[in-house]
Amino acid sequence: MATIREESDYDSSRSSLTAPGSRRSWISDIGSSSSVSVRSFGGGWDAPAASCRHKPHKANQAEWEAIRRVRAATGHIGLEHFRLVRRLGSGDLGNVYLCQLREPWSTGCLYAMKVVDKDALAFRKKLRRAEVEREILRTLDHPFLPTLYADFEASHYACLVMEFCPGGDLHVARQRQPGRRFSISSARFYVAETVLALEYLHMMGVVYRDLKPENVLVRGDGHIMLSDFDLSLKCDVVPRLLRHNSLPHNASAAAGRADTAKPSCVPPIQPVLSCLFKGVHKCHAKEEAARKKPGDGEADSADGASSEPADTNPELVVEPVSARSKSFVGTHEYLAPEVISGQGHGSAVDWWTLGVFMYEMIYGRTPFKGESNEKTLANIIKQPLAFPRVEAASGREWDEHLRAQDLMSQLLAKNPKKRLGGSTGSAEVKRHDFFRGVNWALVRSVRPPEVPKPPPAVPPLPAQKKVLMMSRKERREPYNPVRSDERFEYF
Ligand SMILES: Nc1ncnc2c1ncn2[C@@H]1O[C@H](COP(=O)(O)OP(=O)(O)OP(=O)(O)O)[C@@H](O)[C@H]1O
Repeated sequence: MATIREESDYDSSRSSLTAPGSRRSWISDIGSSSSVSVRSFGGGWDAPAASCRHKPHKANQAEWEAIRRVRAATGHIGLEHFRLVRRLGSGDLGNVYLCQLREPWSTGCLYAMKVVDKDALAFRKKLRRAEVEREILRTLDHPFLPTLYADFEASHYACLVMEFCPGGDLHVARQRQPGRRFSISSARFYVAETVLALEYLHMMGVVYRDLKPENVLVRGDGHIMLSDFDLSLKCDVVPRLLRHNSLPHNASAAAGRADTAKPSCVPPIQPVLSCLFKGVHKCHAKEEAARKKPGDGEADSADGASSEPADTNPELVVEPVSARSKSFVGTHEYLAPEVISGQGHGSAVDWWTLGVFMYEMIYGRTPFKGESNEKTLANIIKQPLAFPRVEAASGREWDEHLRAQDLMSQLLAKNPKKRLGGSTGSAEVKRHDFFRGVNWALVRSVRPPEVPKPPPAVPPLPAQKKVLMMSRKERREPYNPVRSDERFEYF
């Protein structure tokens, strides 16, 4: 899937790259510069990496421990400490390799190393993108986002050492499903984890902007990890207290539903997929009856008007809902209308892409795809949302489809102000009935729909291994770290 990249957010010069019909991400230059709240990262590649060493979520991992031991023994970590095993994939910025530390005691630990050629990127005026990605990765510490173990340079290459995901991506995983579609319960699992990852990113002031199944990787334990942050927007988050009567209609209604929910609705703590997602909660029945029919793309949601609560319970919003960028960034089929129209966009674009993502996972195609990229963009702006006919095996499955369609309708509201999540952020998305029964705090402990097979064992290193060191003469030559004892084509 083509991704669109426009460099103006980070004061880099503009470039455009389109791949009609493909699903690659791209940026083009039709936007003007971003208006408010875009924060530029300081320092470039030489900036210190102190923050990437503190990752409480992964502190006890063997992978961290191994990196720490190398750092303690040698005072630094660099390319010479790693052995590249094979290429995992390549993207617009560089190649990603499976690798392991050379120290024999650490051979069980596998990492993914993204290698970007800084000279080539500087020539293509994309260096800033790579820097942004590295800065974002350094700050992340969340179960569904990549852990950056180390970043360093080797000659004109910049290397990011991250958690390795052996399960591939959700685009490939979907092709393996019956009918190339995920079941509703599997889709709910992946969408719920994605919501939590987006929520964290937003709270860190990051608008992701490139959600698509190709960028959602599956970790060894079957849980997800969002990848590829070179299109993300970093902005300042200014916490705001939102009063309910100042919310747009649908947000207000969603907030009202939450406020009136009784504590008895809280599901029991059962960190198993089937239990978590069972959702037999009678207290939702009334809301269900009141809920509007799915299929209306704008989801103006007039319901809830009568139940609008008194202004006694204001909501704290700590997500960049009012950030504004005018960059033309994303992947054609996933672009939000406000990105296409260039009117300025903020974190609401991620809730739009969540709607497209969910649609593709459940129906096997995106909702506005046309015969050409131009037609796709026109459809996104004008075409009302429609759902394919589904054949449900039971009444319960039918109800689940209706709930899914209602959520997609609200996420795919063309007006970002009326979009679920567009005003108060993730809280209103998480309250939607589709997630009924999801215990958000324990999603990371839920049993995933599929757990990937462990990756094949990496063959041991050749006996007469030497630490990769470059002579002065070698340093002057074009960089090529291929060692004669390892028949492997690097970078
Ligand atoms: N942590 C990882 N574990 C396993 N595979 C990975 C990992 N990170 C990336 N990959 C693989 O490498 C490919 C390229 O990675 P990535 O998308 O980050 O590169 P990119 O240059 O930023 O690409 P893009 O053109 O989409 O911006 C991915 O499609 C994926 O298959």
